Amino acid sequence: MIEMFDVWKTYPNGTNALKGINIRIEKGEFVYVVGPSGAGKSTFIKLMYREEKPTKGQIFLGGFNVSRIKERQIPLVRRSIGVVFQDFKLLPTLTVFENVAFAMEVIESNPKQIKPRVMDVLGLVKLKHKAKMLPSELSGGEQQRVALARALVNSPGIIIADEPTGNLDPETSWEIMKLFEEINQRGTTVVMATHNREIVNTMRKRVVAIEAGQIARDEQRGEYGYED
Ligand SMILES: Nc1ncnc2c1ncn2[C@@H]1O[C@H](COP(=O)(O)OP(=O)(O)OP(=O)(O)O)[C@@H](O)[C@H]1O
Repeated sequence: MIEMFDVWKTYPNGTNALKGINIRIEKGEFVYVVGPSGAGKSTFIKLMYREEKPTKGQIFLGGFNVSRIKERQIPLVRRSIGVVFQDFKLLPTLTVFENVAFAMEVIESNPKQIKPRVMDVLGLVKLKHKAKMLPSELSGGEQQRVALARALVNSPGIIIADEPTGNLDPETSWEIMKLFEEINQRGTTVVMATHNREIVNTMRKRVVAIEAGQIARDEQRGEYGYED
C-alpha cells in the first residue's frame, strides 16, 4: 500500500512542484498519473522511490515511512519497488542478462539464484533469446522490456513507471502496456505517469490527474481528459 499525507515539494530554486498531496493506493491497484507538462507527475513518482525527499508531509510505502528513512535504508525501500523510466536507463556495456542480473547483485542475492531468476523474468518479457546481446543491438521496445525485467527481477510489490512508452511507437507501446497489465494481474501494484491518451482511455484504470501540484481528479475507470 502507498499513502501520502499532505505532501509538499519545493525545489531548491523555489519551484512549488507539489502542494498538499493526499492519496492512498491499495495493494494490487493499477493507477495512471496524468496531467499537463510541468504539473508535478515526475516529482510525485520520484518521491515514491525516494529519488527526492518531500519538503513537508509523510509518505508510507510497503511498510516504510519513506519521508523519514535514513540514507542507509534507501536500498531496502528500493528492493520493494521496481522503477521503469522513459529512457530505459540500461547499462550500455553490459549484456541483457547482465543488466538484469545486476539488480540482483546489488542487493546481494544468493549467486545460485541469479541465473535461473534472470532467465525466468527474461522469459516473461519474451527476450530469453537475446540474453547475450548488448542494449545497442535491441529495438526501443526490446530495451524497455529489458528494463521491465530488471524492475521485476527482485519480485517487488510495486512497479513505478515514469512515461514508459514515451519513446516508443504506438504498436510497441501497446506491447509494453500488455506486459504491465499482466504483471498487475499477478498482484503487483502499478503506478504509471503517462501522456498516452489512447492507452489511458482504452485500458480504463484508476486515473489520478495532477494539475499545478495538486490532485485535480481521482477516478476509478477514469479518462485521460486532456488534448495533448
Ligand atoms: N530538480 C528540479 N529543480 C527545480 N524545479 C524542478 C525540478 N524538477 C522539476 N522541477 C519543476 O517542478 C515542476 C513539476 O515538474 P515535474 O517534472 O514533476 O512535472 P511533470 O508533470 O512530470 O511534467 P512532464 O509531463 O513535462 O514530465 C515544474 O515546474 C518543473 O519545472
